[in-house]
Amino acid sequence: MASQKSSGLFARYRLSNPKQSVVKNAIGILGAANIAPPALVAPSMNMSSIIVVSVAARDENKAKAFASKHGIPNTHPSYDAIINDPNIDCIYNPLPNGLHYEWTKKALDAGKHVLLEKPSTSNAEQTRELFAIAKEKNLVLLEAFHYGFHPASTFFRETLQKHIASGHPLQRVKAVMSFPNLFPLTDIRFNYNLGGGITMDCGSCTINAIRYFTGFEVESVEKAVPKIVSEDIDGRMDAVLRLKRGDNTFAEAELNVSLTNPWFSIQTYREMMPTFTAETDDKIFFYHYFTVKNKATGKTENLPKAYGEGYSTYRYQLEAFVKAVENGGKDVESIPGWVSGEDSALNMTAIDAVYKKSGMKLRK
Ligand SMILES: NC(=O)C1=CN([C@@H]2O[C@H](COP(=O)(O)OP(=O)(O)OC[C@H]3O[C@@H](n4cnc5c(N)ncnc54)[C@H](OP(=O)(O)O)[C@@H]3O)[C@@H](O)[C@H]2O)C=CC1
Ligand SMILES: O=C1OC[C@@H](O)[C@H](O)[C@H]1O
Repeated sequence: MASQKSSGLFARYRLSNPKQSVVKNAIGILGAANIAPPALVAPSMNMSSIIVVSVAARDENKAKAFASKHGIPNTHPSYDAIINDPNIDCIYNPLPNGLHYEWTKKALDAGKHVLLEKPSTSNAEQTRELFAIAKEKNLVLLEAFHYGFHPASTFFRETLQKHIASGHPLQRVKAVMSFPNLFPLTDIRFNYNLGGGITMDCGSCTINAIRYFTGFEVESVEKAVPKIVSEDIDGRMDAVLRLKRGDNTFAEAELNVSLTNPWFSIQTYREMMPTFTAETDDKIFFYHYFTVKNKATGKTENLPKAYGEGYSTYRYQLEAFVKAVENGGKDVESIPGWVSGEDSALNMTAIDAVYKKSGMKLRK
């Protein structure tokens, strides 16, 4: 239970238990989006450092129904109204991809920290612009690649990268993410004007996973074959990326993402993340079962699991975001799994490159 500390509808909240009188950061949501309850509302309920104070929707009745269903104390009549509420510190932006740039820019201009759903914008140019604004204003802007914050991910990344650094070159990587026939053709994912397309959707996660786990960057796109399912929309993309690291070592990554084809296994985890396999000269690493297979002997080794206390990936992400806000955006690099502005820009650059190679238009 939270009680208000000072005047103003959305003034910072304090826990009602005086022994835990911790000032909470107030966050508001743009849109009654499906992803908001698992990614923000649920984890915030177990945190004393942040409270979801309001949701705004294009139709305030929708916002009210959403607020009542998810235990959010208030609503705002429009996105502008929530962004400009002086008692709100942070904004969560889970709007369709094509609206990420516009509304995140407005939120930053209004002095709010922003937790921004992936992909950060519609193209690399927009992403660079947003992060430049955040930097100039000393605001936290985080692209929500939630799975990277989980200790299981940081453990996997460290294990893989240590192995590569110990003289076993990375050879091939494969990242797969698929939600076959889960979304209707009316979904935001199938609308070019809203920044749709599978490369934007699951592609942003798989490209991020490839870069995050390996520490390699995408140097070029060798192949990108889309399956066009509606105007300018890729329902599936199969791509081959050439990866490069600072020490001039190279590897190849295969990317298979799909919203339409049922032959990839559907993700069944509560938290959605790509399946990922990395092959070095001697071993194959499988995320997220923490299994390493010796190529010569075929022997598999199960690594100890490094899960936290049952936290979801979204909970770790939210804790990282709050920590960054409370540190005034300083030392974010020391937060495990942090996605920097440069990182987000490189991810969008790779998405743009896949679209270019496939002969499709960049998103706008
Ligand atoms: N991190 C993760 O695990 C996941 C991230 N995502 C990302 O979150 C974002 C939202 O995805 P999801 O929750 O599935 O989407 P939804 O369609 O459920 O929500 C999008 C919201 O955008 C608002 N909106 C504003 N303008 C439009 C418009 N013209 N057409 C449609 N909606 C509009 C709607 O809000 P209103 O209530 O105002 O009508 C709607 O609630 C995407 O960027 C997606 O990539 C999605 C799933 C998982
Ligand atoms: O994590 C995800 O799961 C569902 C996808 O369609 C979504 O947008 C993606 O990021």
